Amino acid sequence: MSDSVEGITAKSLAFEYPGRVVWQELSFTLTPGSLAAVRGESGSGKTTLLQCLGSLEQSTTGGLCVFGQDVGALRGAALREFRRNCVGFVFQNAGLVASWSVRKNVEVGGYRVKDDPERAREVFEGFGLPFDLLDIPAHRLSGGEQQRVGIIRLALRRPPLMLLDEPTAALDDENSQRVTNFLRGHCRSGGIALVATHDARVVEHVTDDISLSPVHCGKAENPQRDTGDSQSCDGPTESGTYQESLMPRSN
Ligand SMILES: Nc1ncnc2c1ncn2[C@@H]1O[C@H](COP(=O)(O)OP(=O)(O)OP(=O)(O)O)[C@@H](O)[C@H]1O
Repeated sequence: MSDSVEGITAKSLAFEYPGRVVWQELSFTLTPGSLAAVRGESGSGKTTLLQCLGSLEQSTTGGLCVFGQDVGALRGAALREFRRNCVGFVFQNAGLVASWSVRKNVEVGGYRVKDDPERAREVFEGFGLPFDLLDIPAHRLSGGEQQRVGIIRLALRRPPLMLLDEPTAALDDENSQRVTNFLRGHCRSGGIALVATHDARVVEHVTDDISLSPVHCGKAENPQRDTGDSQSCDGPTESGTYQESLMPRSN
């Protein structure tokens, strides 16, 4: 199986809202193990790029291949399966529903705490939060605690592709370190993580850098990994078609 089937290939991607080009000519390749920073000034389209990678938005033109799947072409059951098994988000400001309990928030997406409460306890404690927070409403948590619950939700599911939008913005050094340790561990075990961030505490650990330029024209910078010879989702692979070699990993 080639790297491009196991990883991510973006070729000449562009995204525009009516009358507004967010980025264009954006190309990059990420292989399993990549921990990538997505950087650019406010409004340069970092969140939009994460949303495209996670199939919540669709690029206007170009090719985006994630784990051998043409993300823009996914529909129906295949799209639901991609979202359920392949990808997970930490949204800006944690993305919790304030009136829901912490438990209900972490169970969004199908994970059930009661299926393995010991593991859930370990994950909570690993991010410095007591397990008995589970049954209190999210709005009673501090901003940093909410941010960690958003990351715990991702850690409990462990999707192979993790997309995080400013995940350490509200965190002190100790908790920021917990998050980077978690992401590095995920990538060491073959996962991929993209983090929209300018936080130097995270950036010092990344393996790849995707820069979105201030003139709304994207340029990927990952010289160590973008070999330029990866295949697009349209082309055949060594083992046949991309459709024959779909990767969804069961973590
Ligand atoms: N639904 C929409 N319709 C039109 N324009 C939009 C829409 N959503 C976002 N935009 C615009 O797209 C651009 C990129 O937004 P995006 O949130 O991806 O940027 P960002 O780099 O993540 O910004 P920030 O760092 O401030 O979070 C912004 O100019 C934004 O105003």
